[in-house]
Formats: sequence, C-alpha cells, structure tokens
Amino acid sequence: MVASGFDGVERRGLMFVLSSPSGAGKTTLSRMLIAETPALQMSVSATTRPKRPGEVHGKDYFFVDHTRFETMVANGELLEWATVFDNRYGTPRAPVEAALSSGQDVLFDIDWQGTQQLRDRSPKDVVSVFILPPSVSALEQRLHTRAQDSEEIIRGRMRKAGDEMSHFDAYDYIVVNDNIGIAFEAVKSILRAEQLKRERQVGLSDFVLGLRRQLEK
Ligand SMILES: Nc1nc2c(ncn2[C@@H]2O[C@H](COP(=O)(O)OP(=O)(O)O)[C@@H](O)[C@H]2O)c(=O)[nH]1
Ligand SMILES: Nc1ncnc2c1ncn2[C@@H]1O[C@H](COP(=O)(O)OP(=O)(O)O)[C@@H](O)[C@H]1O
Repeated sequence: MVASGFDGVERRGLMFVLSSPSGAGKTTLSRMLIAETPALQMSVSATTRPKRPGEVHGKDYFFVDHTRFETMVANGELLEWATVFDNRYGTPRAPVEAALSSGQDVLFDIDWQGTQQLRDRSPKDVVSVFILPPSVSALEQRLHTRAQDSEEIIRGRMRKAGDEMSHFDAYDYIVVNDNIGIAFEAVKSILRAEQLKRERQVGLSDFVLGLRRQLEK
C-alpha cells in the first residue's frame, strides 16, 4: 500500500472512517471531504435498505436485495458487513484493495461494527473519527430537515442513536458537528495529520539518508 507523497517520499495509504448516529452529519462531511481531496476515494457500500429520493445506485450505495447480499458474503466479496436498522450493509472488498494498492486513501461511512472489523483486520491503516451532534434536539431537527425518511423511521433512528453513541470511546478522534464549516476543518486536519505520520511515510529513511549524504559532500 504505497501512495505517492511529496519530495519523493512514498506514503502508505490509510483507511479513514467516519461514524456517527444517523443524522449527525457524516454523509455531508464525507461529500465535502471527497470534493476537496483528490487522493481520497469513497468506499461505496452495498445495502439492502431502500433507496432514498435523490440517491444514485453505484454512487451513494449499491442497492441490492437480501439474496444478492448473502451471495456477496458467501463469496468473500465483502471486507466487512453488519446489520443496522434491520438492513444489511457491507463494504465491497475489490474497490478498496484496488484503491489502496494504487496509492489512494479510502474514506468509509460505516457503523461501529464495521469499524471494529476493519480495525481488527488492518490496525495500522485505520484512522477512525466519531461525529457527535451538538444536542439531541439538533439531531432530531436534522433528521427532519433531511426529509428523506418517514416519521416511523426517524423515530427508530432516534431510538438507536444512544446505542451508536455508546461506542464513541473505540474511536481515535471525536468531532462535535455543530457548525459544519468548523467540523469540516477539524476532519480535514485529522486526515492531513494522519497522512503525515512518520510510519506512513515509508520512504523517509532513504530520503533523510539522501539529505545527509548531500550535506557530507
Ligand atoms: N458496517 C457497515 N455499516 C455501514 C455501511 N454502509 C453504511 N453503514 C452504516 O449504516 C448506518 C445507516 O446508514 P444509512 O441508511 O445511509 O443512514 P444514515 O446514517 O442516516 O445516512 C450508518 O451508521 C452507516 O454508517 C457498511 O458498508 N458497513
Ligand atoms: N452542522 C450542521 N448544521 C446543520 N445541519 C447539518 C449540519 N451537518 C449536517 N446537517 C444536515 O443534517 C442532515 C443530516 O446530515 P447527514 O450528513 O445526512 O447525516 P448522516 O449521514 O450522519 O445520517 C442533512 O440534511 C444535512 O444537510
């Protein structure tokens, strides 16, 4: 997993995970991050949940039926999978492996169960961020203003929000999404700092050796 860094220093690709209770803003933050970061590729999940208005098959999700999902699991096509809100969600393996091996970082919008599976599999390559809402009323308001789910589904998501939030302490970073611009800056800074970690810049020893040799001349 080697990405092109700068000044000839190669970099190991990372798996950048955003999780949150439904409505806290991870889809919004993911879209902003993808739009601004060319070397970051979104992992498009497969799901059995119905398509929301405006969602595009292959872009927001691969919308599949339960039979197809089970086939993907049986064939080892998924890197991780979980049941969330009575639907199945999973990360197709091939695009992630292709992206990482061609030097791209990959962004995941997945829940705590999926994050745990990725972390178990690749502990050094996963960077996880948990997004919290500033308040319960803001969370509810956002689920309503998104206006894509029925009252019953929104109530279900609010009921599950506490459960999802209880896993915050398994994450590397926590961002409270009150002002979207400030939250975006925070998420971007985390990504940038993690890209610059010494252990991810795999060509660093040779690079420094080269600098030292030039100084000795
Ligand atoms: N484990 C896992 N969770 C996923 C995956 N894709 C989406 N999710 C999570 O499933 C939950 C529901 O997603 P979604 O139906 O899009 O609702 P939203 O969170 O309200 O936008 C969220 O917590 C997502 O992060 C996946 O591939 N694997
Ligand atoms: N900081 C924020 N302030 C106000 N509204 C927000 C903020 N962040 C996201 N939203 C809105 O809240 C709704 C839910 O956000 P979304 O990104 O879909 O959440 P999630 O993917 O976590 O379920 C959307 O309508 C989005 O535009």
